[in-house]
Order: sequence, then structure tokens, then C-alpha cells
Amino acid sequence: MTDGAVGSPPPVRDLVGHADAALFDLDGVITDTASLHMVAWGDMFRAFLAGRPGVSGDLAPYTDDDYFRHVDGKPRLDGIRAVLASRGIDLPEGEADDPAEADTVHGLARRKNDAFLRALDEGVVAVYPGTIRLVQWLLDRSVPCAVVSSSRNARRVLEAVDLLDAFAHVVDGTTAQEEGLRGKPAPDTFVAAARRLGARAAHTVAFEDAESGVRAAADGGLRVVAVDRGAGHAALVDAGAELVVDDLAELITVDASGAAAPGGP
Ligand SMILES: O=P(O)(O)OC[C@H]1O[C@@H](O)[C@H](O)[C@@H](O)[C@@H]1O
Repeated sequence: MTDGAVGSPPPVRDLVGHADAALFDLDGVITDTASLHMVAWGDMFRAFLAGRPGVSGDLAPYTDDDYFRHVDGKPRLDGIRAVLASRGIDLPEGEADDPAEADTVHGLARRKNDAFLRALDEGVVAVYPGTIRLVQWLLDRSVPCAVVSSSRNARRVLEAVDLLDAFAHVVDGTTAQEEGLRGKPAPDTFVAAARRLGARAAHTVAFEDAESGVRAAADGGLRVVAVDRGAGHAALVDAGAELVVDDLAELITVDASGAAAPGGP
């Protein structure tokens, strides 16, 4: 079926302003905190890999490419398992209360989280103004907005930028654990958030910056707009994004009277 054919869904750009719901990823979409996560992951993994000689020569050092390929958008423990697998390293899982010194999956998770929380405490968390404008535009049009994040720090980050009250729901890493939902790239958290808002999946728009997140929303039957913060246009389209933009304010449109309206010229 081609665009505009009878019965075909409208382009996502036209749907946004009158969607049943809008679901926003947090890190890298609302707040400029994917960069803090990236630094924390890099510090932790570079130190860890440097201390472990590879089976045949030194292990490849951890790079930002590892972040985008193996970590971006996924729950913390899944990111660790994916990077370890990429280097052929088999570590015991350990226990949730393992100390940061433990060479276990949970120990590395604590190291990374300690580094992330230090960065959060030391710096000022920045928001993406274009995303905030889009959220405000949607709320003005009575489109309910929620956050769907893999992070267990999502509420803390939203509180730091005084945005917790802007969203009807926050489905985050803690919610996923409590409710037995699989993390991104599985669709569970997006589907759960849409249900909470009483929204139909095909009439719900997800905003994502990570390949894993785009895949999760697309597999849940949602319409997906990606914002490219470094993952790359092609990778985001391959994962299922219908539209890739540089800034989410590009989704705000203005009607003939000059008022903000759905659908673009
Ligand atoms: O370690 P946390 O705060 O629970 O977050 C897990 C993941 O949360 C995602 O939102 C980020 O995009 C990832 O970079 C991060 O690794």
C-alpha cells in the first residue's frame, strides 16, 4: 500500500499532534544524560578491560562504538552482558548487593552506577529545549505524555530537571523489575506505558534515540520517531524508525492561522 492510499495510516508526522499518547525515552531524548551514561560506561569498561589480558593478545579497548552497539538504551545489566560477550569474557552474575570491587556482572553494574551518580551530582543536567517544546505542544493539545526508560535513575534525573510532574507515567528500569517486564529491545515497557494511558499502540508515537529503543517501540506496534544523537540515521531506520530528525521541535507544526497545529505544510 502506498502513502495516502485508502485505509493506510497517516505519516507519523501527521499523527503526532492527535496521537492517543506520546511516549518519550529519557536519556538522550529529554535530557542530555546519555552523554553522562557514555562517560560512566567508558570509564568503567576501559579500566576493567585494561586489567584483563585477552586470550590472544590484549583485548580490544572499549570505545564509543561499543556504547552504541551494545549498551545504548538497554537496561544496565544487559549492557554489561553484551559488552562482555563481545570480548568473549565470561563473568559470574554475582548478587544484586555485590560491592563495586567484585568482578561479577553485578559488581561491574555497581561500578558503572557509582560513576554515573558521581557525574550526576557534580554536573548540571541539561534538557533538550526542542523536546521540551514538543512536550508542551502535545500537552496543550491534550496528548498525554509518558516516559519509557531502561534506567533505574530515571525519576532522579527527571526530578533534577523538575520535569517529573510533566509526565502522566514513568515506566523505568525499576518498574520493569517490579512488574517482570523485559527491557528494551523487547517491547514490554512501551506496551505497558501505552496500556496505562489507555492508548492504542498504532495510534501511539514513541520518541527514541537508541537502536534498542526504536526496535522495542516498533516491535510493540507503535509509530516511531527517532532523534539522531549519534546512533546514526541508517541504524535508526533499520531498527524501525519511520522518521529520523535532528531535533524533536521539527515535529511541531503551525496551521494557516499561525497557531501550532498537527501535520506539516
Ligand atoms: O544504569 P541505569 O541508570 O539504570 O541506566 C541504564 C541505561 O539507561 C538508558 O536510558 C541509557 O540510554 C543507557 O545508556 C543506560 O545504560
